[in-house]
Amino acid sequence: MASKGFGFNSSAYLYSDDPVLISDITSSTPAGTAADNQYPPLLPHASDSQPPPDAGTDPFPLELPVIDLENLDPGRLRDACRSLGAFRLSGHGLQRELSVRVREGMRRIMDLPFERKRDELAGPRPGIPLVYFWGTPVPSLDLRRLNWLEGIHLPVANIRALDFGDWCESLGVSSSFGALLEEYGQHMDRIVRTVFDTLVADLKPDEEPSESYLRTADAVIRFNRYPRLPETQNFLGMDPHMDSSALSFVDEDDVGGLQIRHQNAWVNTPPSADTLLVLVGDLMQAFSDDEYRSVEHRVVASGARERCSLCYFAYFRHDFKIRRSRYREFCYLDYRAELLKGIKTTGKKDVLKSFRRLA
Ligand SMILES: O=C(O)CCC(=O)C(=O)O
Ligand SMILES: [Fe+2]
Repeated sequence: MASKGFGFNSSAYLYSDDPVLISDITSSTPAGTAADNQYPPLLPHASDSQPPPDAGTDPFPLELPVIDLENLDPGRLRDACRSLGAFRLSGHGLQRELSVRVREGMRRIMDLPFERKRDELAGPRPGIPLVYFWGTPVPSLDLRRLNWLEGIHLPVANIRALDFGDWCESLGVSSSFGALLEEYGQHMDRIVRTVFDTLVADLKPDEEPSESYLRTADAVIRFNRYPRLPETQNFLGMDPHMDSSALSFVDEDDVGGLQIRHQNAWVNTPPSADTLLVLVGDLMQAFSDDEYRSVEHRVVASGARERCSLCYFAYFRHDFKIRRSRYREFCYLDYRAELLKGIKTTGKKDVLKSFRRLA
């Protein structure tokens, strides 16, 4: 799908599992150095603009609990997931240099001219390991609203399967970016599993924490870029939403703008160097039978500086059946189908609600 201008690329996420082949990549145009034409033409009509909820208020900052992965305190981890559904993770062993280099690599792809990204990278295509989107990273969000961002959606499975390094070279990005991403993915996998297993052990499920709960190949890396928001525009960087993941890990720059919903108000979560922001997603809430809270969050785009974030979404194996007392049995594939249904009808979806048993 190649739409003109600022658009909604609803396929970006839904078809991320489709098998794709590297052989179709033929383009040899070098990657652009940063240039003005890299951005989507962000020219929405004023009438399209609705004030974001709570616009004009200045949310107070909330210092999130910092959980040290090196000296993991299961009680603190559990409390953070119960009360806020969010925390900062330190002591994670992910070298800052590695995450900076991964962000730089993503950035180089993002710096390609917009037309090229739209025509060659938007929508799932054979041979293309990632999907470029702009306007909103649907389907998690309300499609009727424009979001002030563009992004790259990369299923982890595609890094190896599609020889990401070779593909990068065809874009003019160093082929070593593939190896770098693999290394990043391995670190993230280690981090995810440690946090996940600790949370699951604390739930004392009937079954032992099992490898089959999580599947590395089902994880997704997403790079989001929120261009500077002109004063005349009134859009959110990303609309309020809950993640569908089990756990989401946000590796952000120092611009800030991510807010979480806490006690019926939006609160800022100021960036803190060398920590990852961890968010509990819908699947984890259901798996915990509502012990842990899938946290609503949004991103406010800055008028002063553009924000970039690198997110790692960890999923249960897609066919893993969640069986809990408050929910009827479902797996991620059921969740995704429900999400798609909601998007087609109302454009908005509280997916978990549709699996909750009536009291
Ligand atoms: O970009 C961010 O900081 C958060 C992004 C996010 O919430 C998402 O991609 O689901
Ligand atoms: Fe999110």
